Amino acid sequence: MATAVPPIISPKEDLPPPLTSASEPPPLFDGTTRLYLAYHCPYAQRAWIARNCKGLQDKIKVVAIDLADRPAWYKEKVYPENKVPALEHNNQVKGESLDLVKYIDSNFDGPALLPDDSAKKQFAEELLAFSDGFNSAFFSCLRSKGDVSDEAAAAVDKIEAALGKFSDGPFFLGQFSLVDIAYVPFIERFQIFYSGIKKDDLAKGRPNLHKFIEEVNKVDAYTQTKLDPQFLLDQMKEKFGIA
Ligand SMILES: N[C@@H](CCC(=O)N[C@@H](CS)C(=O)NCC(=O)O)C(=O)O
Repeated sequence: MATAVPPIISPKEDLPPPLTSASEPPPLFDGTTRLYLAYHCPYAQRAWIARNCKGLQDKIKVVAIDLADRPAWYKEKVYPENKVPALEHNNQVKGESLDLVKYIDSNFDGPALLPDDSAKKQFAEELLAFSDGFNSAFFSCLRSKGDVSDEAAAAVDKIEAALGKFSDGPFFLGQFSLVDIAYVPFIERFQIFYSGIKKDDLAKGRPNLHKFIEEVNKVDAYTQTKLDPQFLLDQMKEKFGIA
């Protein structure tokens, strides 16, 4: 049974419906580069944004997977971890979103996603190392059904401070980079959680974050991957049993 593409706010390309347990696999290892994703998955969104940023829409084909009705061939023939994202390239399948963002940057043409500056590169590694900590802060708020612990607030404050480190632009390394790609799917969801569940503004009293959100929403490669916030909010509430 076909599943619909969820509500993407400003789609710029024809995106395929998610494949289900009833779907045939694509012709695997035929030389086509494929990015396996789920449209709602923030980890997959990272790789999807990287692909768009590099202008690889014609070189990396999006294959959406219905995680709730996952095809058996996905685990058996594509990615034994059975998660998204995964990238089929040069007869190999690789996973882990942060690795994929770097892999896409290094192995494909298109604008570089990291600056040359060594101080910025070093800061990029520090921020990437913290990104799981930031994500956990977000998920802990959902698990506690809306309670924002001091630890979670500190994680957001840490992001606010990091955004102030370089003054040549509103992004983590000044100009847009793969660090922004790593964080933005989670910042997006954290903001939706704040406004939809806490009835508050995540960026209140955090001017750097406010500017980041404003500016990142002008980056097409990102906005093309955004789902309707109400859809994401409903999904969060359902998954974490929030009334
Ligand atoms: N560490 C992985 C996490 C990927 C991940 O957890 N993806 C979720 C969807 S958002 C998934 O595939 N879940 C399926 C499962 O765990 O069975 C990454 O960064 O790529």
